[in-house]
Amino acid sequence: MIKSVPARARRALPEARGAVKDRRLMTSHSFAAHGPLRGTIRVPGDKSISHRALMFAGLAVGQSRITGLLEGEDVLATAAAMRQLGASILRGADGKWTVHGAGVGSLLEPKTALDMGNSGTSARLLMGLIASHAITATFTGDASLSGRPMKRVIDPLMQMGASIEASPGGTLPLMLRGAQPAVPITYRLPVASAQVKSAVLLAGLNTPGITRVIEPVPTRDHTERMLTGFGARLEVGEEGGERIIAIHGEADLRPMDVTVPGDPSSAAFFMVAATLVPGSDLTIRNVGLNPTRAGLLHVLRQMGADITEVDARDVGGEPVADLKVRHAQLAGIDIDPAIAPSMIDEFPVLFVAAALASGTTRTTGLEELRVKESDRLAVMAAALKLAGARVEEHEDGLTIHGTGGDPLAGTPEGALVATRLDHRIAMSMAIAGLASRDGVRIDDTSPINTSFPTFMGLLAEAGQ
Ligand SMILES: O=C(O)C1=C[C@@H](OP(=O)(O)O)[C@@H](O)[C@H](O)C1
Ligand SMILES: C=C(OP(=O)(O)O)C(=O)O
Repeated sequence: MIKSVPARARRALPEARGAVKDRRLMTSHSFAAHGPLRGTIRVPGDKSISHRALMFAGLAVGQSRITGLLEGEDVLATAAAMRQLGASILRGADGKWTVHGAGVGSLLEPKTALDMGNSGTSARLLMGLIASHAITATFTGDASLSGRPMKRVIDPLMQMGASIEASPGGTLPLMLRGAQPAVPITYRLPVASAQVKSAVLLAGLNTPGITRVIEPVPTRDHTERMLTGFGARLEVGEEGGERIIAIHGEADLRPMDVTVPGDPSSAAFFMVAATLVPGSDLTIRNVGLNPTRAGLLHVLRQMGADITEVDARDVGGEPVADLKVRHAQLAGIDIDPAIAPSMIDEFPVLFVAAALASGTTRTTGLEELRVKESDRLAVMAAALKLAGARVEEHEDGLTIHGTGGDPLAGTPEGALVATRLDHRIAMSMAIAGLASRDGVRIDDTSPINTSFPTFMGLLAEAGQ
């Protein structure tokens, strides 16, 4: 895997390896049943769109403004990296962000390692961006990210000409030297991954000719939508049931103002909480409902949830609505694996919903969950069992026998749910706590800040 890596950059690597530390305060917290969730809340901006807004604005020459940016740790890691690459990024006192981009082809070589923290999206998309620039960058991350597979982006980026030296197993820390000019490729995605798709398309931005990605299974399409808005030439077609996305290289991006819709992956926790807790009637404002992200809404409705869309509208080129969620008794179902990419981050909280449903819920085709911030099949199976749920773990999914609406019972006194540096595990098990007899104690709430810093406040607000 090693191609000629400059000596200066090679020297940086062992040092970077030593820097993989987790400095968070670990704060345990107990979540217990409280009253119904009522009133109106607003979830923060979409994480996927926020990352892309900073990256694309950071490549556009001129001033872009971003409203509603998610100020979670993952997105802040992207902001810091884009600054290291030459973009000017400022947050105004009004909470709006102003970006002056460096220009496609003009990224600067970062002077220190790019610390991606816990964020797979930052790491994989930025690797793509840098792969077609004549600069070298070292990527580091926390213990969770340093265990996640990067070969899925290393392979296509090396085909395009980048040199990449990764840690054993194809993980971070890694060092990437971009190629300028890079070579355009046609790449069929071996896994359904918007991050891999986006990494190749972003590398294609500064590559002469046309770079194509073939997507057998559609994944979130924010990159395609937003790059078009920023002025890139991008064509999306279909052949034999596969999506083909073609990007014309050596693009000039023009600045634009972006309004980020609310994150459906964050709304998911409140959709499930209000469904599970009797007496709830909660409105979640401004939820992004891009069809490539709305799988959980369909699945919950199939299970019997009472969720209505109010005031459907368009925000920044994305469909958005307010969701009115009332308590309902759910029934277990077999979930079609074809819907998985459109709710890939929502499975942990769906498992909680299934644990309270009547009957059995079966999920399959979810191998990708094993390589997220944690192994979400194993970690959720263990966590739910600890909370008193009946769960069987399989290679590619979980089978969950629900309580029929009775609170989860059985958490041994003092038992701590291990969240494994995974924000979605922490928040899902917080929701399980609301539907439990004795409460659920999780070992660490700090990972929640990666994607949903206002989670605890909103939970308290909705429960009053
Ligand atoms: O492109 C993105 O913004 C994301 C894609 C998904 O990852 P994969 O591409 O690995 O499925 C998702 O899990 C992640 O939270 C965000
Ligand atoms: C998988 C996730 O994010 P990332 O891959 O960006 O770390 C997530 O937010 O659930």
